[in-house]
Amino acid sequence: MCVRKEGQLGGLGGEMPSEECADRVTPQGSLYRELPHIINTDGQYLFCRYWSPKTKPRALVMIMHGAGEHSGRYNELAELIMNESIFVFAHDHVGHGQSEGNRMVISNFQVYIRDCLQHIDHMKEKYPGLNIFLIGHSMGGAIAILTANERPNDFAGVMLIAPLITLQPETSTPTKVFLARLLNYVLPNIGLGSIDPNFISRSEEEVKNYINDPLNYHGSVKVSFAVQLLNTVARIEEILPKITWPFLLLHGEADKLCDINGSYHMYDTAPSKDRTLKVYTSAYHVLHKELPQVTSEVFTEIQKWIVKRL
Ligand SMILES: O=C1CC[C@@H](CCC(=O)N2CCC(COc3ccc(F)cc3Cl)CC2)N1
Repeated sequence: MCVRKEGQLGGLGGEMPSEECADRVTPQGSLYRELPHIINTDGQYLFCRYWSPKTKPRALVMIMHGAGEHSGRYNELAELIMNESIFVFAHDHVGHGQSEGNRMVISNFQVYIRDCLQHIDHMKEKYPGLNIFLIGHSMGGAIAILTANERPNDFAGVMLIAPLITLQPETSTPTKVFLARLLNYVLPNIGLGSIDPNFISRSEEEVKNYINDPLNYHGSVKVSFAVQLLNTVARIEEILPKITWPFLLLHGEADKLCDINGSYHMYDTAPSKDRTLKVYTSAYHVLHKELPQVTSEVFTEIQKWIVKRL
């Protein structure tokens, strides 16, 4: 619903203001009309970020963030890519950051993919003929895989930073999966536990940044959300053997949030000719916010991988 000021009348003639949602505000209280945004097909306002090069862009890159975080956490990576005369764009997924929607709740995972395709189509209209690359992290990696899978010939490459491809064996035994699905019918909003900030990175500064960032969600993973993730993992398992587009997989060897075996499995199963997997010894989940040495290697790897495929 739209927030309207008390006693606000239409224009002088008494007609109602043209945009019926002139005062739509972000979950943090900012006016969407003063922010870059798109409106998805469910009418939800999604906050967008654009990193526009000074020179004519020679490619497009879309960044898809992970669960419980937001697009602002990709500023450094986006600026690095923008400095290669590439136009970088992103939005906060439904239920995340400065976009609308209950925090980390999604009716169907396909909404994330649908919204990304809408944003991609919008950018292709503005910049026709340019190659488009996707970068996805964690749950955003799953979104990137399923987005590329819907348009197998549309993307010049997909870069995946610790993508969600398979379940952590210890946290999702068949019994727990069965119970989660059963519970979803009776208590979908029950919390299963939240992401342990210490699993984010070995950098204490980055763990602190994650904890103190008000745009991150630190609440519990709801059963209904977990079931959407389970369904997504099952969907990805099915399509891996059909993947032919170029991809770069980057994964921390000590990742406790997204099992590195998912990346090994994708590397071994997808028939793509152009595929690369780089494993970072002892590194945790968020490689782009890991110890400086790892993060700088990751940035360089991504930058080189894109430039080589422009
Ligand atoms: O910078 C940042 C900050 C946050 C992080 C991104 C986090 C992210 O996206 N994750 C990690 C957690 C993972 C939980 O998965 C499940 C949970 C229950 C379940 F029953 C089944 C699954 Cl699969 C989903 C993917 N990166």
